[in-house]
Amino acid sequence: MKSDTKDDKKQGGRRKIKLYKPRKKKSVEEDAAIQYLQAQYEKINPNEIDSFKDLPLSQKTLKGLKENNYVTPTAIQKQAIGYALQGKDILGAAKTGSGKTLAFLVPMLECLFCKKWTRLDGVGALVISPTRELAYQIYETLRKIGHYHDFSAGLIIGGQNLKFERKRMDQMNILICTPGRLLQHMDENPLFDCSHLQILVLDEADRCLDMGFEATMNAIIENLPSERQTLLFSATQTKSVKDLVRLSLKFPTYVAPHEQAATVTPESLQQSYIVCDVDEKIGILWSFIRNHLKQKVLVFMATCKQVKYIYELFCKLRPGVSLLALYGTLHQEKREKIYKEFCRKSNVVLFATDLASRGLDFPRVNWVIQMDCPEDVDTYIHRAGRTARGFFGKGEGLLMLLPHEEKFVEDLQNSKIPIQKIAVDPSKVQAPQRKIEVLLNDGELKQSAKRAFMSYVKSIFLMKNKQIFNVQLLDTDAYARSLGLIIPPHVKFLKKQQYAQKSIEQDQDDAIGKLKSRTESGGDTDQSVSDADDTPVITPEMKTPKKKDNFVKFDFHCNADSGDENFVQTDNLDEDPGNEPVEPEPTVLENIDKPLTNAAVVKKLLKRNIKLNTTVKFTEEGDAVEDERRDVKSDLAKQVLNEDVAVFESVNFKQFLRDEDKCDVIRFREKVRAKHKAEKLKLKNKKKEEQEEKDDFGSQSESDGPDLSWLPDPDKIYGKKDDSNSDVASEPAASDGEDSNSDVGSETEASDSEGSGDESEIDQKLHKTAKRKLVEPERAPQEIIAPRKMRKVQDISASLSVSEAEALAMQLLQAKK
Ligand SMILES: Nc1ncnc2c1ncn2[C@@H]1O[C@H](COP(=O)(O)OP(=O)(O)OP(=O)(O)O)[C@@H](O)[C@H]1O
Repeated sequence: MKSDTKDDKKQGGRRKIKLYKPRKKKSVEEDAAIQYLQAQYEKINPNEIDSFKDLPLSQKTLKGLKENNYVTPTAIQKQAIGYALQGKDILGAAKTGSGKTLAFLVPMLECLFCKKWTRLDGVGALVISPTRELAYQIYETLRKIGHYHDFSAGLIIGGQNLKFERKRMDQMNILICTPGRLLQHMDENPLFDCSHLQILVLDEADRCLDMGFEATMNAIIENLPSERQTLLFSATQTKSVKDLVRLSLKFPTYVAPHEQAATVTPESLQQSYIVCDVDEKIGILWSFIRNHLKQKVLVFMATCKQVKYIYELFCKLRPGVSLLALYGTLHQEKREKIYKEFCRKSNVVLFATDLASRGLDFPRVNWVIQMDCPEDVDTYIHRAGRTARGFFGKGEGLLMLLPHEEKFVEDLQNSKIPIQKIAVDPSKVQAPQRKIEVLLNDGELKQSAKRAFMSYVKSIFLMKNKQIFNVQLLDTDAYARSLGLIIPPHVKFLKKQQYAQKSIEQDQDDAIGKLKSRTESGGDTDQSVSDADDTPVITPEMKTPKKKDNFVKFDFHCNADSGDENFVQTDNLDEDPGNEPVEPEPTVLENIDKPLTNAAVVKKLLKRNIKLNTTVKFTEEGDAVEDERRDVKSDLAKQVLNEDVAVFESVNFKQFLRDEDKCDVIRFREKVRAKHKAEKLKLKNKKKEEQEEKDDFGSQSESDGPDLSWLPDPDKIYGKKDDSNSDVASEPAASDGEDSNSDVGSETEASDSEGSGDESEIDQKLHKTAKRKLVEPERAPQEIIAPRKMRKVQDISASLSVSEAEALAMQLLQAKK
């Protein structure tokens, strides 16, 4: 058998060489052997078969079987292989772990062998499995027993490299696939061709054909040639005529060696169940694991999120044994790794969803625990069948049921499943409740717990069998607490359901009450109905649509986690005495079928005189202060706020909002302006005070200083500056980075104020006025004095005493003469 997966490539060149080995020409002996084998097919008698050798199988297949220690065929193998070799369509049903995989793989190999199938002939056999893990397992078994054949085989499952698969599709003789990925290749891959398909196998056929895969399978079947052999296998086989018609089976042979058996589950499987409250489950599971540390345990739960949470939680609690978790939302590589790890290890606990319930052949599993009641009997059989497999396999199954789920046991017993009730020794149960609560201080774990809670409640809510799965009987608060959640998460849909239920009950009570009162008032009921046209007995509030109205009311109040409101509302309803019908408000009745629009909400608020977005300020004396800016309103808003409700009918809301936006801008500007005025005033006062202080100090210092009036006037040299600019120019920090437009702004602001020089300066500081351009200095005439020379003179004169300076000036004048 040539296989083609990434794993094989990694394993080196040996297989690679074999893959491209030129096909041997079929020898004459081989032809003769095929003819001989085919002649034997008609003579097969299942009762006379003790070993595989007794079946007319090719040497290559027999060698492959022997090498893997398959000597004696199981009951399903004895029967199914014979009929399949004869070319019949088969509906195979046998207990879990009874060897159905070989029952279809052996005839499949023989079929292609007898037809001298080569690589050039393309896809000759197709095996479809509902899960990737099962497909992988079938592929591995095929590789083992088909080792001596020259066929190529491919594993086509989701989560793998599509490109890699795509290129090799035309070289494959046998494909093991999951429905989704197969259809993807059929749709997208031009190299995929199954027009010569000889044999189609559906493992776990009932699952492949059920609702979940219906559309995909229909599309696949449409693409397959109708001339083919079809084999369907499952422990819980479909007998639905519709399914058989879909697959266009031709007079299928029903092979069910265990049909007359006393039980539908393996004899070596010991099954028991316990009844406990929902909040006891985790404690029981924990204690079970702690008491079975040297065993291989598989625990099934209803949802991925539960599996994830319990795995995370138990890992943190450290039970003293390896823990694993397998569920659908895991990455494919992780799924593969976990699957292999669980197969390999012997003391380990695997938490899993129903992903692992069908077909998977985990070796030596000691215990299968079903922590949540399975959806139906078939699911129970497949889950429990993960233990006690093969000829000598032994195992035990434990089912945990809630008190109201105990009815499920009747279904099991009616389906020939021997299960007995056992009780848990309370002294051995140690619920790590306190530890769990402490661990949930970790925000992530808490979120995980919440998700687990929600997913479980939802799963119960969505179950079809309402006799067993009744979400109303589920103590959600206790369940939340057992997960470590002190405050139970708010389950919206549950509250809605309760609300609706109450409402229906109340309506019925209303109707009965009214009917009674009318009957008691002496009139014939029919008469009163016909007489009182305007007050009919069946009033609008009694009609079922009221339920709808309740939902609307509920939705309206339960926005954005306003959980308390919901509870309050629902609780109030609960408190309504059932015997006293509560008259609904007329406004509620009016809106029975109307959606609650924004306009309607506003109308209601206006009617009740509730003003939105209003704040009232009070003075220290307690008088309300009117904010004048609030007067700036668009005409439309004024009309609306004057409670002219009628306006709402004709309001163009877009226009309304645009007008309001404009008014908002005006209001904002005024606010800013007022703030600036206040700050200016403050600065002005401060400046005045400083000036007064300076004046006193300045007069003193001036008299002490040297008289430098003889020096040249700098204004004459640098040019005269505008008064208003002079101060600002000396403050470069305030002017950095602004453009000339800001000047205009500041000037406008200055003109708004009282117009004094001080004020303009304050204004400039306040607005950090833009850099002012220095007035271009009037160029000093060269003949008078050069600026550099002038600076030198100033420097020298500053360092001299008055008499020295006079002397120097005289010298200079004389030199000039
Ligand atoms: N003839 C045989 N001799 C010995 N062991 C066998 C034989 N046939 C099958 N087995 C072993 O029995 C185990 C169960 O086989 P298999 O997985 O095919 O069961 P199954 O009927 O498909 O189970 P399920 O219904 O759960 O899918 C496997 O470990 C397989 O190797």
